[in-house]
Amino acid sequence: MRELEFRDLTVRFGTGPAAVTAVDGVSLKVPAGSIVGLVGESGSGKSTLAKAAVGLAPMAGGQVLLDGAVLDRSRTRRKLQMVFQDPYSSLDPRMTIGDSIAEAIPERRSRKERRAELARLLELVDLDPARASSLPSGLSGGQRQRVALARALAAEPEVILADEITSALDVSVQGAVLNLVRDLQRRLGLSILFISHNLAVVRYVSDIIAVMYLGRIVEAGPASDVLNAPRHPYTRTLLDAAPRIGTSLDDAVPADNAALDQDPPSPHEPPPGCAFHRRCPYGPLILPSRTICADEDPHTGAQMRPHRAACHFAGQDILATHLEAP
Ligand SMILES: Nc1ncnc2c1ncn2[C@@H]1O[C@H](COP(=O)(O)OP(=O)(O)OP(=O)(O)O)[C@@H](O)[C@H]1O
Repeated sequence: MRELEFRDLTVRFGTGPAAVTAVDGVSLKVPAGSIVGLVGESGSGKSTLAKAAVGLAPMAGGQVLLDGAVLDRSRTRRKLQMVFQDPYSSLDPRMTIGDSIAEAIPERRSRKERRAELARLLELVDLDPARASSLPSGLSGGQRQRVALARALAAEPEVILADEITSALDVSVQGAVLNLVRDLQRRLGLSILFISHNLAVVRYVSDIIAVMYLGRIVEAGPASDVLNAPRHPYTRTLLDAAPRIGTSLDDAVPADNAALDQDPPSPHEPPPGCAFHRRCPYGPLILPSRTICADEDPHTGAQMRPHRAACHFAGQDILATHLEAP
């Protein structure tokens, strides 16, 4: 069981006027043995944050730590495993899935141990051992994602970074894969960063929820606190748009959700003040007196409070303040 920590992490792509700050001073902990759900719209920087941890995105500042020690490349490789949305891209189409998984088992294992380990991994992800001789093309999307998980687990990781791993799946199999993620976390004591743009998916698996907007964490805290008492208007907007519990996990953004109908601002030209102020249903759009939102950056910086939110009005009941406005 390991704790993963992002400390003031910044990732920038390109240089000069074309530069994009995809991740902007993010501090976030994935406590040992817990699942942290990272949610936010497309382009908010979720994938880039995870990729920085495994050396697939260029860090311009900050650190990634495992149990308080800065990660170096060789330690990173095995201890952190990333699983992607499209397992097709990570599986060799000509290799049987058994070989694909076995290939990721550490070389120090004997042949016999590897065979036993392959059987154990298939069992862990609920795949019929007879499937070992299939090619990826012979499997369903859900089965392929189970293979991708088994392959990641073969490397004996302590942290899994799961990036939109259910997003390409039929709604009917998403739930089963989410249950598997929870089950694997419990059985193996893994720490998991679970990324999805879909709050209904994130709420299903997470102990802690972090909400990302334009390269920053705008709210983070225990899942029940964030879901039941969101402190940031953006989180509230996402919650309003998320399908209700008990309904399908499919994406459904109600037509009256004005804030999310607009495109998010471009990371090339982040707005001044709070990056959400032009879309915020509780900001100067509606309440002209709230000029601070357009003028001052509410960034929480490296704060690690249990439930933090980067909003000037986070300490108040945002909606109540809205109703008493002129
Ligand atoms: N290799 C790259 N080169 C240049 N810009 C990039 C690169 N990768 C990501 N970006 C930019 O960084 C920003 C964050 O992208 P990222 O993919 O991390 O967002 P995301 O929240 O994971 O969204 P999605 O779910 O669509 O992947 C976007 O503006 C994106 O265009």
